[in-house]
Amino acid sequence: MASMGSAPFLVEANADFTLMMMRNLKLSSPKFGSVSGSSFGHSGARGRGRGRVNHLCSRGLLCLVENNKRIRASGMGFGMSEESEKMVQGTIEKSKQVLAMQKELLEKIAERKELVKSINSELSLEEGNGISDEHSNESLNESLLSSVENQNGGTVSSNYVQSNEKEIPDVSVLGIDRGIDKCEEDDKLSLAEKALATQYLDELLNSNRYETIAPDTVAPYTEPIEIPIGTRPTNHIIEILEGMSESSLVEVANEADIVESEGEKAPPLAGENAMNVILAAVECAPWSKAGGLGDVAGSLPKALARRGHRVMVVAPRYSNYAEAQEIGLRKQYKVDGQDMEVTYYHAFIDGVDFVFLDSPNFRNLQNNVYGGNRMDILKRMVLFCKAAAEVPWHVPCGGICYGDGNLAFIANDWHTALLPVYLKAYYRDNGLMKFTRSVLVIHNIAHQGRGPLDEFRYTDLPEHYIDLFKFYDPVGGEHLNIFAAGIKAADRIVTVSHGYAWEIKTSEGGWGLHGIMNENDWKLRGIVNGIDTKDWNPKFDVHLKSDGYTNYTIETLQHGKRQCKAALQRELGLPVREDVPLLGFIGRLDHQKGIDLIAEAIPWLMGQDVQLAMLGTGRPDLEDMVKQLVSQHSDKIRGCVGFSVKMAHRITAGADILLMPSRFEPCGLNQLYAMNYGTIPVVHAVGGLRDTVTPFNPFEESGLGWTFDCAETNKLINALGNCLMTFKQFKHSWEGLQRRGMMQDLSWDKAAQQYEEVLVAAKYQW
Ligand SMILES: Nc1ncnc2c1ncn2[C@@H]1O[C@H](COP(=O)(O)OP(=O)(O)O[C@H]2O[C@H](CO)[C@@H](O)[C@H](O)[C@H]2O)[C@@H](O)[C@H]1O
Repeated sequence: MASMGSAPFLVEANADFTLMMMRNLKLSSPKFGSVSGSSFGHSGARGRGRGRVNHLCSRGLLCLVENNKRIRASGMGFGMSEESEKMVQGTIEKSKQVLAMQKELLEKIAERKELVKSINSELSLEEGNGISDEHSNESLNESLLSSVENQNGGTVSSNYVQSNEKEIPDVSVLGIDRGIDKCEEDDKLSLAEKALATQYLDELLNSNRYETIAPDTVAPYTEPIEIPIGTRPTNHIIEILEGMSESSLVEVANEADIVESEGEKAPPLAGENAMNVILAAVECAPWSKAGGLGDVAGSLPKALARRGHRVMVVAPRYSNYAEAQEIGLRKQYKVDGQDMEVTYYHAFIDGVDFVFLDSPNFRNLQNNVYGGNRMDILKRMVLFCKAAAEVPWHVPCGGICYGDGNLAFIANDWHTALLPVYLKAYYRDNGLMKFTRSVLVIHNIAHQGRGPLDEFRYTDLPEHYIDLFKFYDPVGGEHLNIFAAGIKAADRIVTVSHGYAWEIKTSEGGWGLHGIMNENDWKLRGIVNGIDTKDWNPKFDVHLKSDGYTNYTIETLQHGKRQCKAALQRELGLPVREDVPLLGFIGRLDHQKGIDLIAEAIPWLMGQDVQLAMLGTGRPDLEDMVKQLVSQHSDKIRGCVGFSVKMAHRITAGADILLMPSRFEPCGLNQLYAMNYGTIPVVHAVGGLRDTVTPFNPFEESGLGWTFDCAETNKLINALGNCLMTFKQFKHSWEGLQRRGMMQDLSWDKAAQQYEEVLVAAKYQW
């Protein structure tokens, strides 16, 4: 470990001098204007360029001013010692190398852009000839699944391979005469076959969704510039080099976005607030997803990158991910006294570095991210957090590590709550990572990583840290609470709605941690989640391109939704009727989601002319309950017990109404997706549901859905009764509700700006 004494101070001053030299070289960036002049002040920087100059320095303005003082104080000024001159020369050489690399990178991107353009124009020519991309994908899709089907003696529902909507499959062929559709049938496939099919499908779908710029196809892997661990000055130089190339990096990010989302308005840039951000999560869609956390980890980082931050996601690698390339780096971390090796994979997608950590501990958990006993899970989380904390030192992204200055980690839920603790105990307490901050996001405070106190030894922390973890409550007695420790250690805390930020400070909503939340209220903020407006958009949705479904927009809503509804009814084997309200439920089968309230409302509901489609997996008793409901009311109810992203999208598009009677809901994403698809939510007004679903007001023709104020069956029935009446009798009001829902800006851009404010607040927190 390098000392933090006077030598580094000198080099730090040299780094600033290098910055000045670079300015003399009249660096210019087309995006941020030119940066010229030899002054240390701001006069040489114009317009947006000014923000970038500040950003070159790890702590922005503050640092620039501080370092000016230091240079004067150390007498460096314009006269340099021979040694200093050598160092500056060395730095300039390195910067030249980096610039050359960046140039090469940009050239390759330009080439790829040309390639994409020519492919697009070829495709549009082909479309003119009646051969669309969509169709070719579909037929590939079809033949792939047909082959899986054949290997299994036709056990896979034929409508999964159905692309011709005129061929309505026989219900018994679909296996839905029992009411339980193909999610269960899927289980009959062998694991290997499933993996093969999933891999092919993923590739197929991701080729539609992502412009992947894998590092080995863009720039050859280059040895990272050596960063002696813990030496701040070197990192400082790296930051300057990064700063020089940052405009190019932002351009790279924007290039990807341009290909992806033509016509979408870019959000304002972060300017001088631009930071290095690393989001660590144990789920990340589309590679791994058990619930909403996966969606957030897959999409919030892209929104931050669009604002000009350098953003990385670190997640475990549970299986082979086609997009990610191994980077040839291995590290070992101790878990329970054993050395565990971690291998690193990298992909650069939509302006974000995705770094996947591979270890035997993570493998084959693709569909069971939280699987195993408590000890298995704890050891996985310890390994993940230990390795994630050092990713900015070791993992070169585009050739250059993030470094630990101007850096903030975003940890998520209890699984990564050890990360803020490790940052403090391993590094900050030892004078390392002094400028690295952590933000902990609470997606669900009900899960806390509780265990007996003696499990503290697995965390590998100094003994006195046990106080952070030790927690007493009447339910658990004295125990180890990982979430509690993370909440105390993090520099800032975010939770996913304003309502939930309030609820977790109450004894009803804090699940025992309300006292700690109140004590840490000063650093808590509620930020409502956004949605990925490419994945969850009826205009682009890849799951609506076959089997009779169709993409639609607010302009084509009535026709498009009608078609999707008919396709869903057909797919599920329900009578195809436009006039019957089709209700949907999607979610983990858990006490939280209130599925039992729906079950209690079934006797009333079955007396109405309705259809109900349910999709969920979770507690075995609740899964059985769903199966039972389906078998009792097979003319009106269909259930899919399993996890199917495709089915989730199709229910969201095809249903008229989405039920979310959650007992508590930190934010909830399904109601946001529903509104974006013109599907009307009926929700318990709690947490994020209350924040996002304003109740329908028939007098003013305002509002977005129906809410009820207490998680009770009669309240649900009351709200749903009004909703059904409006659907049947007040078509104009119904269309108004749909249109208002679809017209909202539900994108991540607004939330990303608020996250940025939190990150900046953390940055200046000492
Ligand atoms: N069987 C199934 N098949 C396919 N897809 C399925 C599925 N069951 C659920 N999903 C999908 O998983 C996601 C669930 O999102 P929620 O916000 O409801 O999640 P969850 O309670 O897991 O997350 C927690 O974190 C999120 C993110 O912050 C908060 O919104 C939320 O309130 C909090 O409880 C949605 O994308 C949904 O479509």
